[in-house]
Amino acid sequence: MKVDTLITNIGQLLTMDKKGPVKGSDMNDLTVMEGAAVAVKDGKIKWIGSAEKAVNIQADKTIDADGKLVTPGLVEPHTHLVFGGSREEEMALKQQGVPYLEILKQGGGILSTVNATRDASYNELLEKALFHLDRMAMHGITTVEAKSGYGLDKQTELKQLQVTKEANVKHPLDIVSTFLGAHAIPPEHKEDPEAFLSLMSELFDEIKEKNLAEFIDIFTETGVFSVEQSRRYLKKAKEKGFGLKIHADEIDQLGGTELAVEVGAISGEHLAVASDNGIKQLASSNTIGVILPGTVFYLGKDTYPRARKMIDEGAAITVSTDFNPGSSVTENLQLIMSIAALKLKLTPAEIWHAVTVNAAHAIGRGYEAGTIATGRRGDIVIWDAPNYKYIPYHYGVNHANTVLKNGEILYKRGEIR
Ligand SMILES: N=CN[C@@H](CCC(=O)O)C(=O)O
Ligand SMILES: [Zn+2]
Repeated sequence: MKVDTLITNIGQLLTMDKKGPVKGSDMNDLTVMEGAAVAVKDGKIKWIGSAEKAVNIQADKTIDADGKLVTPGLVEPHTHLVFGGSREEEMALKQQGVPYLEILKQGGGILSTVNATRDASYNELLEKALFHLDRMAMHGITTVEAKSGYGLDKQTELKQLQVTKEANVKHPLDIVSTFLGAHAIPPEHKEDPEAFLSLMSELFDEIKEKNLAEFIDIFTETGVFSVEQSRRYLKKAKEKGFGLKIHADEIDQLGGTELAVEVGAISGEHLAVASDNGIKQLASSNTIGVILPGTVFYLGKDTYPRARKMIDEGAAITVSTDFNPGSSVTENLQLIMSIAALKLKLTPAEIWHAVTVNAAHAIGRGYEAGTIATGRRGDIVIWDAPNYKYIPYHYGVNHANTVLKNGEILYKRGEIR
């Protein structure tokens, strides 16, 4: 057999090759291949087997993994990638204990990034997004979801979505786009959230036509959108053929988790204060819980999402950075894997399912990304780690040694191109 790239002498290989999304106790059932090799041809996985058998394969390029851990590229299922400015000034307010929703109510938080995003040029936003994508790639992410939601007017929301589309063409990472026009109520519509939601839903047809987003998301929260408003808005989106996502039960327990299940959302996201009933419903549904523990950490709170209970009751969950300029400012999903271990009490096997196959399913890429299997994308990471337990254990640093996207080396420790 002749291939483009052969990775051999792999210490541990996680293929994550399971019919997903992987639910409940199956998330703890991990297949680990020792002494393996993987071959890639034309950007796709061509062969997986033992390093001994790989000696018969002719490859243009052979990479010796030197006994290291090899996994699928990480899939990041929830980011707010495209935005203007930054919000380091808010850190002092957070230290003084001013709540996140209070900062928003006073016109700061999301709304301060809205001003910066409206002011930023298309090219400024694009350059900034490409910069953050580079950082994600360095940290082993090969597929990423990106939400709009810092425009809150037609023109700026479309600008953000166009930037996302162009970033997807310009950058090697695959980007899955979500329209989050219903992220906050802008000051000009403060008195009439219904009219604002109508305005945002007027964009659905254009977004569909121009292929600017696959999913519609809404922030269901006190002082933002109610469960009833969210239900109506999401139903409209579903009628137009979009997949649904919800920022649900992040701060106040409004029943957003139950709503995600009711409307058949692909994912309910945050779920930090989901009720017992919400967790039960999630577990018996096809909706995936996208859990964002970095947000709880970064907002200085003590109560983490009950991800342990979600898995124990049978749900499929993922974990994500929630990369954004306000509530979780990091592109490092490995750090979140450590927080998932320490604060959510997930096992290493559950965490690896969360950041690969399940994350891919949560963004509609379950049959392309998040798995090393023949025919899938050659998205592979070689880690400076002897085994899969090591990544959550050694926290706060980048363990990626080599990141391959569609079989091409995208990042190599010590050399970035
Ligand atoms: N909670 C709503 N949206 C984002 C935060 C956005 C921001 O603070 O800029 C989140 O997922 O955490
Ligand atoms: Zn978010």
